Amino acid sequence: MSFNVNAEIAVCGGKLLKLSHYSDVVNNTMDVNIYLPQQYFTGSNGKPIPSIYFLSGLTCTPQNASEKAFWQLQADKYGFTMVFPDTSPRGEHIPDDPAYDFGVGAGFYLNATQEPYKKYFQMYDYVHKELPRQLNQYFNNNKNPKLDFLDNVSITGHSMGGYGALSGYLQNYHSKKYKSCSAFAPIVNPMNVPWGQKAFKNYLGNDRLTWRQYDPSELVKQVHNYGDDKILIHQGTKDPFLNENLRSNLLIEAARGTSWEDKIDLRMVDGFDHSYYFISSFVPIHAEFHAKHLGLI
Ligand SMILES: N[C@@H](CCC(=O)N[C@@H](CSC=O)C(=O)NCC(=O)O)C(=O)O
Repeated sequence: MSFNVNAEIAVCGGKLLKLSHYSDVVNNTMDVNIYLPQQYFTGSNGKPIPSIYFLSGLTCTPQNASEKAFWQLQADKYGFTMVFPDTSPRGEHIPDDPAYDFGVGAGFYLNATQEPYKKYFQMYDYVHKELPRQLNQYFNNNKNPKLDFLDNVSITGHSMGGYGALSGYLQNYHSKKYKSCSAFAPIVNPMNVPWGQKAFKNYLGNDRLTWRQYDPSELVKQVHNYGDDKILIHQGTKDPFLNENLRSNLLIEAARGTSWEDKIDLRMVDGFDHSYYFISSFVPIHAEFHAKHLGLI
């Protein structure tokens, strides 16, 4: 497995690599950005450097978060790698939709089962399985890892990507794939909001039972929190998508009476919208949260 290095950019104390590679699961070339923190170049006391995966929202490429979330300063502060995957396969041949909320740029981090999407839209397997494996192989040659993409890793994301982070974390909770999970303005109950319903219907078909495996508000009822794990969420009160598509309170309600009750640390932040101004304002808090779980502080 090989990656093309399309750009190598000095940022803060480290380097942002703009990579592309062939994915066997989505049957397409994929872009992904990686930020290597300063510790990669100056040394990390012989310990593998952990990673945080940031899943972006509708319409995003790996560039949005790389350019506007300011994770790099935090990655240097604590010593973690950032992975910014794309939100879908891309190209003229990829089935798309005229609207921004479905198709290209809107892969919803699931494995599509319906035609014509299922050949390409296998974003769950891509993000949680194939991409980490390929990164490990490329950067570490599968031995003596200097960068840890597989074991000491955390996940976060924004909006559609916040939903992707929550569902991926909960689906893999018992194998402890992710040490921690956080989200910025996530879609918490996709089965019951327009963005999610459109995506699930087209990617997964009409049987709502099959939708439940990806819905965070269903997963908190199915997945037992056996420890004291908490999920951190920030949500702006002036977010134009809050009332129709994000509806963060539905996750709190779903968690009531389950092992996740009081484990969802939802912080409503006054006056913030849905943009990267909002995200970048709270990235330092999320970075500290993950750094603790990754054993960096
Ligand atoms: N009408 C907008 C909608 C797109 C949008 O707001 N995308 C958000 C994520 S929304 C949920 O997943 C985003 O992150 N945009 C990119 C950015 O850099 O802000 C439109 O089409 O512009």
